[in-house]
Amino acid sequence: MKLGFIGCGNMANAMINGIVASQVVKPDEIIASNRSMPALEKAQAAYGIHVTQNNNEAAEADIVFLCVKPKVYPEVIKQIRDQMTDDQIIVTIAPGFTLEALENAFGKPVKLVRTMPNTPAMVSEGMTAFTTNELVSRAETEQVKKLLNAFGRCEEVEEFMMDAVTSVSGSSPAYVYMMIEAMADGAVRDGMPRAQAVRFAAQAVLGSAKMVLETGRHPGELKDMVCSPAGTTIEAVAVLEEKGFRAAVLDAMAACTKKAKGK
Ligand SMILES: NC(=O)C1=CN([C@@H]2O[C@H](COP(=O)(O)OP(=O)(O)OC[C@H]3O[C@@H](n4cnc5c(N)ncnc54)[C@H](O)[C@@H]3O)[C@@H](O)[C@H]2O)C=CC1
Ligand SMILES: O=C(O)[C@@H]1CCC=N1
Repeated sequence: MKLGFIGCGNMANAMINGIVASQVVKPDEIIASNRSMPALEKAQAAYGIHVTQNNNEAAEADIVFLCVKPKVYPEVIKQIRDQMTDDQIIVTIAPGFTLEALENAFGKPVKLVRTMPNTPAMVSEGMTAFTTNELVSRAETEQVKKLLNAFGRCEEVEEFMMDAVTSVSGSSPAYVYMMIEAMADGAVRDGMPRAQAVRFAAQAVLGSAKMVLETGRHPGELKDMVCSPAGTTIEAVAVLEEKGFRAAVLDAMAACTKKAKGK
């Protein structure tokens, strides 16, 4: 099975890294294309994959990942659509491009897997949602799932959920990094050295996320376990409530979902 990646930036590197490390596909079977050469030289040195500046070469693979920015999608689809056959699978990772819009852009029946990954894929802790068009068989879906699982977890969702996914896992690492940065600022203000503060904040977030996933307990219950009566935590929680922490997160996510829909 040959894989092609068109656009060799953050997300393509994250996915290639996981796929090569987990040995799902050999580096020799992977080709990446990019407009500029330095990104390709870096990927070739890091993973031992084939590289090219010609997108049409990468588009010859059995499974072709479109890893360019959304505004470049129309240009790349136009460039490769004539050569695409109904044996190949095209995987998209950009927000807002519905299966219907993609089918129209290709202008002929093609197998499509629409996904929304995230950058924690770089450390094999990605969360990817995917949905397929009806031309993709169950066996092919399983094949793609194996690839997506190589850089974290993946789940199939109904297409209407893809915009919500963009907000809850595609973009959310940015909000979490803001939270970690702010927590580290708080600790620095209290006298902790910056590097140590970042380490403590990040490990607390990692551990909290693991608690949610591994205990299966409701996040509210886990929060209650931290809040001792008349203790320190409830003081912080009260300030977060007063400042509209939850409402800010909800509003931020609504803005993100709206933008994803409008792409
Ligand atoms: N960065 C993120 O957190 C996430 C990004 N995505 C989606 O992934 C896609 C890629 O995003 P990133 O990897 O962050 O962007 P990036 O900017 O790191 O990578 C895009 C790459 O495409 C190359 N490129 C530009 N025009 C090209 C062309 N015509 N032909 C071939 N290569 C070309 C660029 O040189 C660059 O290396 C976007 O559609 C984005 O919406 C999805 C989920 C998360
Ligand atoms: O900001 C963006 O548009 C992309 C999609 C999800 C994460 N980054």
